[in-house]
Amino acid sequence: MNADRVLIGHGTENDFVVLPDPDGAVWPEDRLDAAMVRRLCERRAGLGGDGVLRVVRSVHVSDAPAVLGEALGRCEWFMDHRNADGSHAEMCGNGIRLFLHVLVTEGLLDRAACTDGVWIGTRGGPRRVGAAPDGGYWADMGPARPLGRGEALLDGVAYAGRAVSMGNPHLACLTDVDVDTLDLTTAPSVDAGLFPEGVNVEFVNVVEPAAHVRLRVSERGVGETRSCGTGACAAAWAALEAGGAATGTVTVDVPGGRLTVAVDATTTVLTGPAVVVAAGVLTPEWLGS
Ligand SMILES: N[C@@H](CCC[C@H](N)C(=O)O)C(=O)O
Repeated sequence: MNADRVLIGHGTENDFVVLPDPDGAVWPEDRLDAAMVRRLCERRAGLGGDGVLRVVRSVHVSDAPAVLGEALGRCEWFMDHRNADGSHAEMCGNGIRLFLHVLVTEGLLDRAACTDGVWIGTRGGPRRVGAAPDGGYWADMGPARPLGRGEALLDGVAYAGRAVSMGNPHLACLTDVDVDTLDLTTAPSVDAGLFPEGVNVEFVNVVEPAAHVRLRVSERGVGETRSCGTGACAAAWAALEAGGAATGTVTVDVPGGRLTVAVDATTTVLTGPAVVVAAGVLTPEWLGS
């Protein structure tokens, strides 16, 4: 494999620079530092992306034993995710589907062997991800963990929200204001005391109670993105709660497409597409500049 091979891919237009690094030899942590992540994600002078996914075996990730604990042994692969600003995130719902798709397209896993799911390590813990019959992927994201109530302030308007952890923090704000009218070029303000590590904020319109929502999202470490898988899970959970239901299946429309979120008494399953757009190599010219 060419050492500096890269892929571009997306899940419902949440796009990523993907770095195949199975043996941890190409992108050691001092090479893939925050500045390199920002350069790769830069949309004009770099490749462009909402984040970076390094596809690496867990044994080559220094913090994998700490974040996976006894699950380390069943997670051969680790989704080393970075936001476009270089920060680490615990979890990424669109990214983890793309991660499995890349393992398949790179010949590292057989899709037919993935229908029952494969354990993937993440900084939010182990997650089971599998190939769906429609060509997409499902990810068992674990249960939504309510963190209380919060508020997002955008353009002088306060939006009440449900704070929810999907491994990473979210504030899902159900609103009657048409989300298409919102200006998300600036991140909404939130209560830093409630979210000491920052937060992803979803603005959510209910299309059909407890069954169908649409959302826009301002992501921690990125800004507005075309989709957020964990945000879709948080929004679905909040919409079910608002509809008086603890379980159900919610269709979530995002600017970049459609996701499905099934919530039961124990967990949350996210289903949607993943696409590899292109593959190539970083040039010595760019790497050396
Ligand atoms: N887009 C992702 C979430 C990526 C991480 C997020 N920005 C954070 O910092 O928590 C998704 O699909 O879940």
